[in-house]
Amino acid sequence: MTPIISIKGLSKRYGDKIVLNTIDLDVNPGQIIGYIGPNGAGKSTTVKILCGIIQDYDGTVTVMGKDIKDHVLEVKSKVGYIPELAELYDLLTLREYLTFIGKLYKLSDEVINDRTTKMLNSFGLLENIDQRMDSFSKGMWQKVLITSGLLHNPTIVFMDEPLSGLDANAVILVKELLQALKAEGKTIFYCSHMMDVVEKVSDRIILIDKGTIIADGTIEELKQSNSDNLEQIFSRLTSNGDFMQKADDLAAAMNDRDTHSINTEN
Ligand SMILES: Nc1ncnc2c1ncn2[C@@H]1O[C@H](COP(=O)(O)OP(=O)(O)OP(=O)(O)O)[C@@H](O)[C@H]1O
Repeated sequence: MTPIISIKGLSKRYGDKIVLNTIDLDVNPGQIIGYIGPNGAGKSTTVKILCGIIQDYDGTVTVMGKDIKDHVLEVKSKVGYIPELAELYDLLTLREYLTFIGKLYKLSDEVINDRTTKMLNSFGLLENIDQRMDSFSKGMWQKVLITSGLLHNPTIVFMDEPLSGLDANAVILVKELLQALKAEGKTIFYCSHMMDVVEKVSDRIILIDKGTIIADGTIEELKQSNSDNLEQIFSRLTSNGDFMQKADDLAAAMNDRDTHSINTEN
């Protein structure tokens, strides 16, 4: 099978700091890839490179058979990016914003209107379509990000912590959405810290730490080393696990500060 994403020797540094260290990775089409790793591991950086947002890197990245560096606009037109955080134009109404996004992708007014109505209806946001987005809650913003990332019907969907701020019903909806997109043959590259969800939805899980892939396989393959669930595998591979001690240290640090402020007042 020809991979839909092919990464060879991908490295990225910011100044002296190596953020991605000669990553090799092929992704087959039609799969949900769970891309996990500790804070600062390099997940968002990988996704931004794969979407054509970051272009100064070493190595070769091919998406749908095209080298991103040579075909960035073509690749951008076929991938959807749902970022963890985004600067939305919050003085626009929801309708104005999604129309603007649709126009960027050269969709007709009719298609924009039709898709927007259906997608917002599914997310329970249709009644808010003519509201300015500066009044939206965090979860509403997240639903807008998901809608705008999918509006142009991308072949590959990159999601960076898409469940952030969503209520329990919306989480169920997005999990079902992942399966529905997969059933349509789309490839989904899903970054998250929610291990239970990643474990359930992913066909393949890739664990990155300090810019290097340290585990890669199905959940069954990753479990072969006797761990019970993905959270335990994650902790074993990426930390020394002394969480109780660290929590005690954190709590103690606040006590020290109180003592200090009392002392300085005296
Ligand atoms: N624009 C930037 N300038 C300098 N360093 C950056 C920049 N963007 C990211 N980094 C650094 O690159 C490293 C990887 O960041 P990245 O956002 O890819 O991590 P992540 O795995 O997505 O983390 P998280 O789970 O916290 O979102 C971090 O050390 C981060 O500080």
